Amino acid sequence: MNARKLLDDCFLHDSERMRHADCVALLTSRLSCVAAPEIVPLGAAPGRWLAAPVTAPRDVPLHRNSAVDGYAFAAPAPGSLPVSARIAAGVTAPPPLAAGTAARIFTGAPMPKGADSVAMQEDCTASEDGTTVTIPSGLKPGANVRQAGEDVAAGSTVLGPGTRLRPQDIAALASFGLAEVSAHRPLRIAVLSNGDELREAGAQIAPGQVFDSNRAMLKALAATLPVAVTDLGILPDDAATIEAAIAEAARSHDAILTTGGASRGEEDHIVAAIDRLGTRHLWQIAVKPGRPMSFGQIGDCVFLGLPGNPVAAFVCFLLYVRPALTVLGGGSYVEPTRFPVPAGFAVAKKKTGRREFWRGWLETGPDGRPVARKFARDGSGLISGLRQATGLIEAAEEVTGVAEGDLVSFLPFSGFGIDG
Ligand SMILES: Nc1nc2c(c(=O)[nH]1)N[C@H]1C(S)=C(S)[C@@H](COP(=O)(O)OP(=O)(O)OC[C@H]3O[C@@H](n4cnc5c(N)ncnc54)[C@H](O)[C@@H]3O)O[C@H]1N2
Ligand code: MOO
Repeated sequence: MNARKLLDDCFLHDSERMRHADCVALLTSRLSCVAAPEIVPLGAAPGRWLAAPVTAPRDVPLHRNSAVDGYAFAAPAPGSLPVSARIAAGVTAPPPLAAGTAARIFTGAPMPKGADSVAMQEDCTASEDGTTVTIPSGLKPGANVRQAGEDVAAGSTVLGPGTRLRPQDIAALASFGLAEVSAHRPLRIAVLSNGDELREAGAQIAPGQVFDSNRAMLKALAATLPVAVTDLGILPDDAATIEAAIAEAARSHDAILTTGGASRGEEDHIVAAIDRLGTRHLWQIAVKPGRPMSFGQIGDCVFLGLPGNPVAAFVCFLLYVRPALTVLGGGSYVEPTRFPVPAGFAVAKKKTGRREFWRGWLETGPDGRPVARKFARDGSGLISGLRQATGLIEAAEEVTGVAEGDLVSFLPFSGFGIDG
């Protein structure tokens, strides 16, 4: 008699599953940009990945100018001076300053030749009719003057390809006079949920059913990246339906994200669908939550199959989908910063061989320094833990437990583009 196969390979030992670092390395090294560059007006550029380096076409500031409202003069200040000119911001070519005089000048106005310093008006005494001014002594030569190119010199490369354009980058581009920029087009992403038990928010629900929270969550997570999302809805646990929907989506999307059906139970059809339609590069990771995650491709479309448990889907998006989409979209992927923080909690026992990501937040400890707190319950279905958390606490493969005061790695959600 044949021995009955007791364990599906869904239940691989952690030692046989891919480790976190290898999984990130696989996704970021084997994928490459598929998003062509396009010219984007500055107003539409925030959050996009830059496609070409940006070099400053001119000095910023363009001209030497006053940093304050006051009086321009040639140092050293000789006390009382006649006021020979008035230079407001917007004047393009002020006449040179007559020797032995001062010019009334305003913030941002170009410095006249012959002047090298500006005294703030609050520190000066002007005659009632404004024709003379007394400049205080002790001002350094060059005081209150902004030099041409002191912010950015013409010709310097300021932003490299792959930069995610932040508000301050947009400010820099605008300060160069650039009205548009070459950025990668948004990725086209399809999102679907799988499971007979799932119901659309707003619909009726019966015991045994669950509202689909993953799709709404994934769409919200996707909105932290420059992607255009197609919502493919909820698919039932039916192999043919799933296969047809995925095959169709793969023809017109750069990536497909699914949640649920990721294991190999009889009702889990996602992995089987990738195997039939394309190539599976990864399935099962030594990470909790997130064990049954899969990664593959169908033609040129990348497939990322996330577990159905909401916490696992969330964590997998941050740790794996985000890097994958960054690389596909033309971004430079940078690992989120891990902050070493003393644990304000204890975990008596942790399995070795797998990495765990706990939901946590920072609090001020008794000595005034931050300590990490952990959401007490680890269940992968508990959205409450995600809500209470402001980041993930990482427990590496070799960690066997955590005692209060041990240093743990804290990864704030802000490092994954989730603010607030
Ligand atoms: N016998 C075993 N059972 C399970 C194992 C295991 O190793 N042995 N692994 C568990 C882990 S870990 C996870 S994660 C889940 C992953 O399973 P699937 O991806 O196949 O997910 P489902 O079975 O479809 O769903 C799991 C859970 O999540 C709920 N769910 C699914 N989709 C959604 C959605 N869109 N919105 C809200 N909730 C959703 C679903 O109802 C289930 O409760 O498997 C464990 N089981
Ligand atoms: O590891 Mo599952 O992915 O815990 O929820």
